[in-house]
Amino acid sequence: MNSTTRTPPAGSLLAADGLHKAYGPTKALDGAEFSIHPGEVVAVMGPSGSGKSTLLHCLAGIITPDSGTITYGGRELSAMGDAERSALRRSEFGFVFQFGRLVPELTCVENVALPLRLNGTRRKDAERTALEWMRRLEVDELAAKRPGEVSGGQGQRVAVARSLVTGPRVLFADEPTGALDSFNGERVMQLLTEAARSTNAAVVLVTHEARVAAYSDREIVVRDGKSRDMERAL
Ligand SMILES: Nc1ncnc2c1ncn2[C@@H]1O[C@H](COP(=O)(O)OP(=O)(O)OP(=O)(O)O)[C@@H](O)[C@H]1O
Repeated sequence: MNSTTRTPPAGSLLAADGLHKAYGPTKALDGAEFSIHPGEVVAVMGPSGSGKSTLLHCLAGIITPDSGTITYGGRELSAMGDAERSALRRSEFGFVFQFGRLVPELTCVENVALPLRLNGTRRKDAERTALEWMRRLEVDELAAKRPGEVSGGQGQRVAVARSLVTGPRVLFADEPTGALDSFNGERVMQLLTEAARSTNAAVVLVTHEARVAAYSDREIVVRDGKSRDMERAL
C-alpha cells in the first residue's frame, strides 16, 4: 500500500502505520499509527471528532483505510479477503460499544451465548460458557431477564461478558462507560480490565474520560486524525 510504512513494533499483536481515511473533504485519519501488545490495555483519547472511532473501526477491519497498513499477528488486513476478515473479527476480536446493543428479544444469557452459537457451538455448551462469563462479570443472576429488564450498568456488564465469551485476542471498547454514571462506569472498567488481563486479551479502549483511561497501561492521543503515544508510567 504505502511504500514509507515501517515494520510493526517488535512483539506487537496489532499495529497500524500511516493510516489515512477521508470522508469527502473531511480527513478523519491523517497519518495515524498504533500498536498494542498481547495483554496490554491502550486508551485512545482525544477531542470529539478527532478520529478515535475511525481508528478503532480501521483496526478492527470494519472500515478500510484509504492508505496505510494494519497488521494483525504479522498479517496485513488489506491482504485478506472480506470473508477472511469477517472470520477474523468473529474468532479473534470482541466488541463493546457505548450502548450494549444487546438483542432485546433474547434473554441475557442467550445474548452472551450468541457469538458462540453463531460459531456453531451447541446451545447447552454455549449457555454454560456464557453463564461462567456472566458470573465473572457479576451478572449471572440476570441470566433469564431480557435487556429491557436490567439497569444500564448491568446491561453493559452483560455486553462485556458477550464480548469475551469467544476468548478474543483483542477487545475493542468504544466509550464502554459513556452511558453510565461514574460508580457504574468504574465497576464496568474494573471488571472489564480484570477479565481481559486474566485471558491476556489486548484492549483498545476509546474514551474521552481521564478516569476511564486511568485503567489503561498506555495512552494514545488522537488529534486531527494524527496519533501521539503518551508514554505513561504504569
Ligand atoms: N461515516 C462518516 N461520514 C462522514 N464523516 C464521518 C463519518 N464518520 C466520521 N466522520 C467524520 O470524521 C471525523 C472523525 O470522526 P470520528 O467518529 O472518528 O471521531 P471521534 O474522535 O470518535 O469522535 P467522538 O469522540 O465525537 O465520537 C469527524 O469529523 C466526523 O464528523
